[in-house]
Amino acid sequence: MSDAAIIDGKAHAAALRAQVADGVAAFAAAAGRVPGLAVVLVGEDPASQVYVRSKGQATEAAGMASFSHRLPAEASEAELLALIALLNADSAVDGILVQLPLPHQIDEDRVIAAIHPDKDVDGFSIANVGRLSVGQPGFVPCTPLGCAMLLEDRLGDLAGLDAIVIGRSNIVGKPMAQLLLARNCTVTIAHSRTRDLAEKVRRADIVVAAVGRPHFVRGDWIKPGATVIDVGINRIEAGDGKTRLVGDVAFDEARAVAGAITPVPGGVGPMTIAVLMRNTLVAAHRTAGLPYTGI
Ligand SMILES: NC(=O)C1=CN([C@@H]2O[C@H](COP(=O)(O)OP(=O)(O)OC[C@H]3O[C@@H](n4cnc5c(N)ncnc54)[C@H](OP(=O)(O)O)[C@@H]3O)[C@@H](O)[C@H]2O)C=CC1
Ligand SMILES: Nc1nc(=O)c2c([nH]1)NC[C@@H]1CN(c3ccc(C(=O)N[C@@H](CCC(=O)O)C(=O)O)cc3)C=[N+]21
Repeated sequence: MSDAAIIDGKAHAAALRAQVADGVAAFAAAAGRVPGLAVVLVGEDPASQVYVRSKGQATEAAGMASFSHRLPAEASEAELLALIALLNADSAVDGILVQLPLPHQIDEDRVIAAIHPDKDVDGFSIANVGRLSVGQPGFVPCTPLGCAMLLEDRLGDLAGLDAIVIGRSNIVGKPMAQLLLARNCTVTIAHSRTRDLAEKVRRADIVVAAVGRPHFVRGDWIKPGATVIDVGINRIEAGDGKTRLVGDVAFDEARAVAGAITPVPGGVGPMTIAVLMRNTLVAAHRTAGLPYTGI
């Protein structure tokens, strides 16, 4: 059998961002203002700084207003909650993203709960989690929504397919499982206590790996022809003192068996940022009382 098709997340993300930019121009003409996204970073984690910078760049490239807020690593929870209250009340801000993880002195659940659900473009609040699980419109977390877009683009209707999601975090695994269920897949959610994982993965037409362990999913776990979505972002030693990014899937092995597979980098990561732009545009439409007709 020939090698898997490589799903070009970077190209998909560029196409989505171009659509969002068109939508921003139309919104501005109708509403007399541009959508705004506020990104809050607490502390100086270098990887988080890179993500926050690329989110700001993408926001501006889409024609939206970008508001960047930095708090020191030792900032108190009260300081962060006060900033969120200001952003909730600011009519120029349609979306609020607080970069996770947060320093240990800050309770993430309390911070997420403080973000107004209509500005929660990450889709992490209880209100938006509930809406997703009962099938009402709300905000869906960017990473799993980006994965669902890649899957539908590749496979069309997902109804009846067997899917396995490896990982059950609130930001990736659980919402991914909800999205696949909503698309009529038969969904297995695997985690660290799952027995016979390889055997369960072998039954799946769709494999979503969100584990956080480099090369965790092996090629001989993959059913021939399956579609593999690798969410993992792991920085490993590449020898000679350098590092490189790899996913949760042993890419070279899986590629020889799968029907299609996302690379790391250039797969799910760029989609996450493009969907964040899309969610911010949706938030602006809802706030302005305008219908949103885009993707
Ligand atoms: N591309 C992107 O845009 C994004 C990428 N990521 C990346 O995705 C990965 C996952 O992120 P996230 O969901 O936040 O991670 P978490 O650490 O929150 O969750 C990891 C999940 O993997 C499960 N797990 C751990 N070990 C095993 C094992 N041996 N067998 C089966 N399951 C296991 C855990 O199970 P248990 O619950 O039992 O502990 C847990 O549910 C990371 O690499 C992260 O960097 C994350 C967000 C966005
Ligand atoms: N509130 C919140 N929302 C998030 O959505 C969120 C978060 N916190 N904390 C961290 C994770 C991680 N995440 C990524 C986004 C883009 C890439 C991305 O663009 N990756 C590039 C590579 C980037 C590089 O080279 O470092 C790629 O995969 O091609 C990766 C990871 C969003 N997250």
